[in-house]
Amino acid sequence: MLSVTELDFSYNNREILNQIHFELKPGKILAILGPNGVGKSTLLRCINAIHPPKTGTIIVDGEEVLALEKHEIAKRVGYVPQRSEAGQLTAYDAILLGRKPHIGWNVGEKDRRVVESVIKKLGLEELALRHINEMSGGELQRVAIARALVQEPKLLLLDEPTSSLDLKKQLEILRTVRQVVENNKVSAVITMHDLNLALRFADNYIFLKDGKVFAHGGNEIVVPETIKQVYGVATSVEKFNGFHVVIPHE
Ligand SMILES: Nc1ncnc2c1ncn2[C@@H]1O[C@H](COP(=O)(O)OP(=O)(O)OP(=O)(O)O)[C@@H](O)[C@H]1O
Repeated sequence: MLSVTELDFSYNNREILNQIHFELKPGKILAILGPNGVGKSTLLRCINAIHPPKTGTIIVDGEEVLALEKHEIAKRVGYVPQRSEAGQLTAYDAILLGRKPHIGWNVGEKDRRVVESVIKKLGLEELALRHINEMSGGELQRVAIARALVQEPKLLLLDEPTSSLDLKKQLEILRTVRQVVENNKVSAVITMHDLNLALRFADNYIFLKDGKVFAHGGNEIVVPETIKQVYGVATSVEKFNGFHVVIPHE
């Protein structure tokens, strides 16, 4: 579904990403982990060609993303940035805009059905007719995720999707993403700081360090040695109630 090979990216000659290489199967969630400023958000922006990489290939569902027109990318890739812009729109209209790559401006029955089903799934009914420029950070974050889901993409890119959410909504949003990923056999790449949320919801992990993939794999790579080398923090990783949890020693 997603394959990234030999991806290099620099901002004005400052190298950020160096030979990034990974694959992700349909129905799976990949968590991109690593310290502040390492290049996690930049990697997401490279994958959907907002920042075309200097070298490398990105294949989504058999197509080379860098060769596609913008609206063709939007049909395949749903991207939720860390901060989204809030205009004078209702949440309903903002979410409906996610259908634009499929329909132009002729909104049809199916589009409204998809929007209403996602609003229901994310529990946004009460927010639907409120203006997004009057919303809290967490409300806005949920609307932005809804907008990406109605795009019905093959690949979801979520940049710290739970950073403004309370504990309950963090779990709800990630559970919904999990459901969508499994039921629709799409893939999701999610940048995260919370290792415990990552361990609960992701299937695969990439730790970035100094612009490179330091470790890539399943649960077996989320271990104290890796965490120490990537974040400089001593931890234990224990199993509790069926989930692995990371406990810092400091
Ligand atoms: N538009 C830009 N122009 C120049 N440098 C940038 C730009 N955007 C980000 N950077 C720099 O590139 C590096 C990687 O940034 P990025 O936002 O990808 O990191 P991150 O791992 O997502 O960080 P965080 O965890 O803090 O969100 C940082 O040093 C950042 O200051």
